[in-house]
Amino acid sequence: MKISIGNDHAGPAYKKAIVAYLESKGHQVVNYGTDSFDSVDYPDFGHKVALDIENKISEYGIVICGSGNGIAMSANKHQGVRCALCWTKEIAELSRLHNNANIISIPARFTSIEQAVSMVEVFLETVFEGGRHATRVDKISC
Ligand SMILES: O=C(CO)[C@H](O)[C@H](O)[C@H](O)COP(=O)(O)O
Repeated sequence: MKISIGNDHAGPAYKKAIVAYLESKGHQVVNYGTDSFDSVDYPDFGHKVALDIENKISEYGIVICGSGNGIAMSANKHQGVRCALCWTKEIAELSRLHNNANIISIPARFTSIEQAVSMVEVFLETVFEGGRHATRVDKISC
């Protein structure tokens, strides 16, 4: 799969581990940075990932900032994007099963790297249930 990833200065170490995991599974990764710990603005990276989903360039996206909120808010401004802030494997799984999320947002300052990789793993492996959840997901767009 093609997967786009972007983060602010809270996320380079998390991103590095996630990219290594994704590449070990044979995924193609589009990395929008930042790869440095110098302070940057999370919307600059969240929008790039979200545009790849909106334009159907990538199937899934991963965004990372300190709390996960700011970069998720930025991504969710885009058409067709359903970016889910996830802090446990179960929430990540539900974001796919029930919400058909196409971007996962990771709160780097409130989770471990190991947990972040586990959440990405379950996010990518879980299939949307459809049915009643499809009716609800269709109502998200306005
Ligand atoms: O968590 C974030 C946005 O939701 C970002 O990672 C910011 O870094 C956070 O707002 C804290 O800012 P700081 O410049 O790293 O202190």
